[in-house]
Amino acid sequence: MKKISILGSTGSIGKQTLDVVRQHKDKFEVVAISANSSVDLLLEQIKEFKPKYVAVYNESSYIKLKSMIPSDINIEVLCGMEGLKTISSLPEIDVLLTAIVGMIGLVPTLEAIKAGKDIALANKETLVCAGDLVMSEAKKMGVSILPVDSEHSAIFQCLNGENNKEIEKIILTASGGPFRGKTKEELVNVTKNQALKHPNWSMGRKISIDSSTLMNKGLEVIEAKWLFGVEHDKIDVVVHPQSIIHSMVQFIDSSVIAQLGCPDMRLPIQYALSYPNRIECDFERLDLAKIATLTFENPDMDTFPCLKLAYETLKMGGTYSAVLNSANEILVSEFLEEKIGFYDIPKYIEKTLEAHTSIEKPTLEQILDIDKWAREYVSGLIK
Ligand SMILES: NC(=O)C1=CN([C@@H]2O[C@H](COP(=O)(O)OP(=O)(O)OC[C@H]3O[C@@H](n4cnc5c(N)ncnc54)[C@H](OP(=O)(O)O)[C@@H]3O)[C@@H](O)[C@H]2O)C=CC1
Ligand SMILES: CC(=O)[C@@H](O)[C@H](O)COP(=O)(O)O
Ligand SMILES: [Mn+2]
Repeated sequence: MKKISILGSTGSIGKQTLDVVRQHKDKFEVVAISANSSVDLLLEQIKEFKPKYVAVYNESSYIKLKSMIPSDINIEVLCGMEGLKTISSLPEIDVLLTAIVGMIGLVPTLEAIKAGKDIALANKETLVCAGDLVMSEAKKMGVSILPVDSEHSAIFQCLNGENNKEIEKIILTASGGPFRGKTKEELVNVTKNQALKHPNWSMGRKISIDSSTLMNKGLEVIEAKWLFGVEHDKIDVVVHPQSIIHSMVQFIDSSVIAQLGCPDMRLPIQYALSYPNRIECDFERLDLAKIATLTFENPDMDTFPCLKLAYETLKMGGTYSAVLNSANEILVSEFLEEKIGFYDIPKYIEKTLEAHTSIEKPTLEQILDIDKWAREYVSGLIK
């Protein structure tokens, strides 16, 4: 029985994780769940999965949930960042599945690593902000960082039994998002509702906007660097609109290994939880003859400058990727509130990067300070 704690159990990945657990109750047990403010759904999850702990970040939602839990349910209700840290490092858990959105996931993830817990990582912002720190802490503690992001799970599977030193390049696939093939002129006035319509995946709002700007792919290039120890010039992005090949690895002998599957996040979630084993399941099987055509094209980095900016932050090193991420988090939420336009996202990220003085080997405190600075700076630009 693998005992799991979940950061962000009420979101897209969180709910699909619970679906995996629901199908394999003999293999997985949910010890703790958490959310920001979705108390009604948390209560439903408490009733179904009977976790021993629940953490609610938002204080008024915490008070509300406490008042809603029936007296015959025995559960410890925790609040705020302390609550997230506690459920990430419980002595009784084996793995922390981090499905929270944004760099707020960093501190609890480090807490879990320090407590010797394996991490099933969906929350890519954590590695984008603090890849060096997280991977070196994980190495020090001997814990595994198991990728949940579909592309990184694919690469992880392609590397099974291989030697990382024999990688020639990583080929990350991108769907191209809802605006693939559009021109800059066509995109200037796009709305949030258009941007939220991902062609292949049903996901949370923040990652859906990131897919529409190709920032998601940029974040994934940075995530791949840290997960697999491969430099930016050995990570390519290819647009593959069908999202059937989830990513590939090319080796020094020219062989390319790919991982394929129907677009269903439950597979990478389950693989991260069952690793190194595979578990039988009823997920839809690929019917290649029905799909008939798999196509590929180069990404258009002029129309989608966020991907170029992400590569540039990797080239520059230091804390530039953290600044890219923090500015992007603010700008995506402003775009979702219809306060800025589509191209304001790359424009203001670039300005924030220009104003930043990078630190080579940042500590956690320095990363948190930089995050605060970047959020304030970019907010000031918008006003
Ligand atoms: N969705 C997908 O298919 C994929 C997602 N990912 C990555 O996984 C992560 C989650 O994405 P997704 O599931 O789509 O996001 P969602 O927006 O659907 O869910 C986010 C979850 O995080 C919780 N949360 C947000 N802020 C806080 C906070 N301050 N404290 C505690 N909990 C908080 C939310 O709680 P509440 O409900 O209360 O708001 C919710 O449970 C992201 O990093 C994303 O990039 C990666 C690959 C695929
Ligand atoms: C499902 C998943 O892993 C997402 O990150 C997905 O990759 C988004 O699709 P894009 O390729 O459009 O960014
Ligand atoms: Mn992905």
